Amino acid sequence: MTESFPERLQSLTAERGQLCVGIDPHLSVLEAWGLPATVEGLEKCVRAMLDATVGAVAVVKPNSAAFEVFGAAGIAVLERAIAELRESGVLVLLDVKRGDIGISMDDYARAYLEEGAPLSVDAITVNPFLGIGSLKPAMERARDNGRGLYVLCRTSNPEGGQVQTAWAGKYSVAERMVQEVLEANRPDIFGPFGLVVGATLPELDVDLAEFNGSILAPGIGAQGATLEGVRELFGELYPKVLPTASRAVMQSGPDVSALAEAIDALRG
Ligand SMILES: O=c1ccn([C@@H]2O[C@H](COP(=O)(O)O)[C@@H](O)[C@H]2O)c(=O)[nH]1
Repeated sequence: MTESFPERLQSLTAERGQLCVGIDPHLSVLEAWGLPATVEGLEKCVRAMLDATVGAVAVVKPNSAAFEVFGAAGIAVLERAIAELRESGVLVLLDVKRGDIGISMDDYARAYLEEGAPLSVDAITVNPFLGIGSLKPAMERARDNGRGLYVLCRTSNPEGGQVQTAWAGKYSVAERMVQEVLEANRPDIFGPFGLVVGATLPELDVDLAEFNGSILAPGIGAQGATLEGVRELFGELYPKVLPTASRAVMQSGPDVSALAEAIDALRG
């Protein structure tokens, strides 16, 4: 891989826009699409999402949990979807929220951030709850292999603030994450380590003015946020933001052209 993750991200979003489409084949989606809650149902749902997103958006974000529900057969569907998306040139951000101590974090990093690994993707979401230092093996592999990480910082769920806005010395926990990830990105102007900051926040309670990476903003649609709201929330930081929607798109399925229209409508 010749270009780094931020380089690939910047060139593809310049061409296709910043909207990141989530693939969340939750059982409720399968049911709404008239599909059985089986691996066959999962495969059909994912097939339609691939047909609607390949060539249309810069970044696709499958959520690993929806595939893990089906065990090894579900993971195999995820593996094939990742391969197809990456071969077509779409960036894959796997939402898997990993976080562990050294050796185990290193295994996660090898699973997702190493070229040739079955589940190798462009970027993953990671959980800094064991301390930002515990993410070091993933940071090293991401940098060495031209991949990216999105560190959970101010998540879109209403419970997130309980921990994330708690005071940790001079800063809130979330502010501390911003500082740590900003430092890890240096000396890059736009580094491989991003943050997750929910689109649903009523106001931005972390200072991102100096932040030198990509910002994933989930919560458009089903969780109540709007694209206009995201522009307002992030203001001049908006060019760094990937607004993200899953169910807001998937509710238009299973028809592929209806899914494509939903993506176009959201893209504005
Ligand atoms: O703070 C976060 C982090 C991750 N997510 C994930 O994004 C999608 C949201 O799905 P929608 O259907 O667009 O609500 C889902 O995979 C979450 O696990 C998040 O929502 N908030």
